Amino acid sequence: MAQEISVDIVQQAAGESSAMSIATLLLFPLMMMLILLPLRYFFTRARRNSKLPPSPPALPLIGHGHLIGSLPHVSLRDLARRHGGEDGLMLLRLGAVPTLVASSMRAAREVLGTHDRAFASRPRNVVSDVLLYGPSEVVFQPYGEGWRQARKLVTTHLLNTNKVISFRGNREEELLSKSTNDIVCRAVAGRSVRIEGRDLVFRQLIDKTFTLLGGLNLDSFYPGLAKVAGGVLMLPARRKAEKLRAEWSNLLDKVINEHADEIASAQASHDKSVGGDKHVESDFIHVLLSVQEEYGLTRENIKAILFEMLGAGTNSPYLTLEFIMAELMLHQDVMAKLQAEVRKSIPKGQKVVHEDDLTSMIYLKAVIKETLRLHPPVPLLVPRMSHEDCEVDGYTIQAGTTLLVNVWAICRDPMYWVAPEEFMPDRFIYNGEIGGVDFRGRDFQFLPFGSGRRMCPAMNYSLASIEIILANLINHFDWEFPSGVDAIDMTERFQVFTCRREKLLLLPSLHGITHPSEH
Ligand code: HEM
Repeated sequence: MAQEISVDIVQQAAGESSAMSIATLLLFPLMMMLILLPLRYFFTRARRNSKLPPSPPALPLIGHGHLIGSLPHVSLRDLARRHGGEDGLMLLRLGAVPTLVASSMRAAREVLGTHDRAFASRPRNVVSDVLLYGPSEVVFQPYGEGWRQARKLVTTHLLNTNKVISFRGNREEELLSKSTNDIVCRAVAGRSVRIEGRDLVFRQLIDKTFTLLGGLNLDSFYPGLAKVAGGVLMLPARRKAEKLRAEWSNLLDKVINEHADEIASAQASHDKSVGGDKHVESDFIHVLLSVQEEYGLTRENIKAILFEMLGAGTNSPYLTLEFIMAELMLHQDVMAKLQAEVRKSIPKGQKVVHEDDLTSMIYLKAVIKETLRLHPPVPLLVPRMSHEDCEVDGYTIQAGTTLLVNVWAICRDPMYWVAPEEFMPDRFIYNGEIGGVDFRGRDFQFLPFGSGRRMCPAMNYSLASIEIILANLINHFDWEFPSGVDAIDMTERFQVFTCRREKLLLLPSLHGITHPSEH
């Protein structure tokens, strides 16, 4: 990581004009001061205040950055075991940024329960500021009125329970095409996402966005240095983000304009249903346009929110489904039990599993729960930031500290789980019902959706999508490895989300139809 950070700085600097190199040279002493001052502050404070959480030994300038490998949740779990306190808290310095790591149920309860308000902000960086116009959406916005309004908007108009039910038609219709991407796109932007191959363009833009957001940027580690000379060192990252934002903007403008035209022509023909809840084709963009005045939304605010719903919305459910299928292939006994449950739960002759059929699929829910325990797609949650000083479990945590909660480590901790590395969906079944530890934010040993004020607002929405897609994949098809493949590599890759390093390739055959080679 140390190497990667320095390479990144060098690459960014090298990408700039020679004028920038001279500026960099002239500003070098100032930069050093900016780096050293926070360090001095950090160390004097540490000496003065014996109540800081424990830390491993640090290096000058990079702090503990060199101790974090390509899978940060794994490195942080190992570091916490060796250097963290018994309470599960550890303080690191990543570059110049103090970072509190919570790796136990008790620590998670402290920071996300007791001190949820103090840690309700998010650290900022140039890339997300540029891409998300401010930021002016939900995930990256600092704690405050702007965030509150944006969150209210998406929870009231896209992700609440009634909406989850009303988008059910979309889910059932889309589920046998390209699944999660289409389900979210369809709920957000209606059928217009399909025109002119836009769904593919959306998918490519989402991939590019996560590559950029997941990159190592100078300002995430040296915020002071990144501000020097008007942020000249951040210019390359800023330009990349602006280019990508222009691509998004181009596409989103077209889609928004089409929706605005639909509303205008519906109004002209006195069809009040477009943009209202009753119209079958009403989607989130119609709704956003109809509440634009009420929430004081600019065109940029609308684009930032759409961008986020399409980006955040497609990745986690899709990654979860991929991990579920991988675990099922590795555990054929679980696959067989799930197939039996799904196939017996739908009326004879019915081809597609409908949402009503899901109620009795207890084992299906347990399989999803167990996969989220072993493979939480956001293993360290989205980083939080304290916006005021606070006392956590007797330690003093200063305002501006980044918080990482290692839910991946907590979900595999033998203190809270029997045989934690085993894939055992039955651990969540009690007397034939789904039960036990839950992931709704109150059981701090199981937080794939986070907890507290900044908890994922799309939990019900995501579960509804995952359940219906999984049930249909299992009902319709029998699954096999492609010829020559007899194992699955479960190695992970981290890039904002945890995903599988290797794409999962499986062969589906229609259930009930014998393969020609078997005749
Ligand atoms: C399996 C699916 C998903 C998982 C596991 C997941 C997980 C998470 C996690 C861990 C957080 C951070 C919580 C925290 O800081 O405490 C989060 C935040 C968020 N998620 Fe999800 N998510 C999923 C699906 C979705 C979908 C489908 C959407 C949108 C359509 C979405 C929208 C958001 C938003 C807007 C936030 C930011 C909330 C805030 O900062 O106030 N998520 N999610």
